[in-house]
Amino acid sequence: MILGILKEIKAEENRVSMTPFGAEVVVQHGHTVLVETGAGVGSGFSDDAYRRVGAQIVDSPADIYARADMVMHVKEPLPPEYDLIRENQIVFTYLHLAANEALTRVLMDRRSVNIAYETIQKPDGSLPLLTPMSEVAGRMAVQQAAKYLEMAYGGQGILLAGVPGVEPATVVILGGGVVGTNAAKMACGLGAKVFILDKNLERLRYLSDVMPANCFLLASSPAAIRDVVKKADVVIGAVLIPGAKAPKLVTRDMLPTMKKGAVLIDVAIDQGGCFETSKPTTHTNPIYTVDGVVHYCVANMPGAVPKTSTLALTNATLPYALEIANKGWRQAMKDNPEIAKGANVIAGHVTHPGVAEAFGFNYLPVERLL
Ligand SMILES: NC(=O)C1=CN([C@@H]2O[C@H](COP(=O)(O)OP(=O)(O)OC[C@H]3O[C@@H](n4cnc5c(N)ncnc54)[C@H](O)[C@@H]3O)[C@@H](O)[C@H]2O)C=CC1
Ligand SMILES: CC(=O)C(=O)O
Ligand SMILES: [Mg+2]
Repeated sequence: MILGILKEIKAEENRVSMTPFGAEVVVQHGHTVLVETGAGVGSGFSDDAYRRVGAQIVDSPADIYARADMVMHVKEPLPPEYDLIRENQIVFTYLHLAANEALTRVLMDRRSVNIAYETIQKPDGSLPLLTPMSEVAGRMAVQQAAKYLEMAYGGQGILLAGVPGVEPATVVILGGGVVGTNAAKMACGLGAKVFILDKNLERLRYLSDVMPANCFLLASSPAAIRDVVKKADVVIGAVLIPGAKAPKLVTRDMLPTMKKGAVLIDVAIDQGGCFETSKPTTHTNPIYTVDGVVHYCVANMPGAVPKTSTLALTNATLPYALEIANKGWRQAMKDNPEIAKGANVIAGHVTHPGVAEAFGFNYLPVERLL
């Protein structure tokens, strides 16, 4: 198979979907790897590093789309690429379609085979291609919160960690999955008073065994959220219903009950966000303020630390990319139900229930296409 590694074109996105180490393995399996010139530079990989392992450097995205059986990205395809996507071409990347009806329609029209990293799922429910970026974003969320609590950014002017004699910040985390747990580890390590809310009681029981004593675990309900946000200095949105639009847990009417200069970090923004007042922002313009509450809603947080994120992402994606390349998408999905869960839009059909439900489209189980 011919694999195409595209250069990211989203604002301030410096990750790349395959390292030279990954490309080397794919080439060793007898595949051709095309890499768009400059694709790896932001992550510290020159064109020569890819050439040395047998990949070919290609000048334009149009050439890659024209030649590759499977194109790989980190972020979703953007408008300049839409017309380049070919029928039956495999598009393997983060798609977050439940938050993007326009892109869903484009991919249906192109009749391509669109496999989303974020919905590939193991039998235990975990999301192996989302996990590494959730680890990065969860940890980063606390760094960002600490920064935006500073007064110059509109924050309250408090130090997250406090100092001896002065209380630390109260950090509320909605969702105790990968993002939530990684954020909690960082915030607890800094000495903050941390509350994690999750609706999965088994998860809360597990977290109570492994988290330190400054982490408090609450069952998530509208009443619990309404109550806890009042005392929060930071709220981190980290909920997920895989493939579906995020539930709006913090509603607009709660903002006036919160502290002025509190900071909301909506990590779940890529699935539409879990605060009613969230709208996507970029690394250049990451924050805005509503009712005195600072909002940070960057949809590609790991893009800010590409040298860490690219390595973590390729570690996770490579075995799946290789299986798809070795077998073709149909056989790979027949053999490996984890990959079948990644099927979002195939040959014009919506094959993910969360995406179909988000926009009222017909849902066709992918098994019917295999
Ligand atoms: N903005 C960015 O750059 C990034 C965003 N993300 C996003 O972060 C979000 C979270 O991802 P993960 O932690 O990996 O997901 P996860 O599946 O590991 O955890 C989600 C948690 O939310 C809980 N949950 C669901 N509904 C809830 C509710 N109503 N109240 C409380 N908890 C609830 C679930 O029980 C689960 O424990 C996803 O939308 C993901 O796409 C991930 C990485 C980067
Ligand atoms: C998960 C995701 O959307 C990201 O890493 O940007
Ligand atoms: Mg994202």
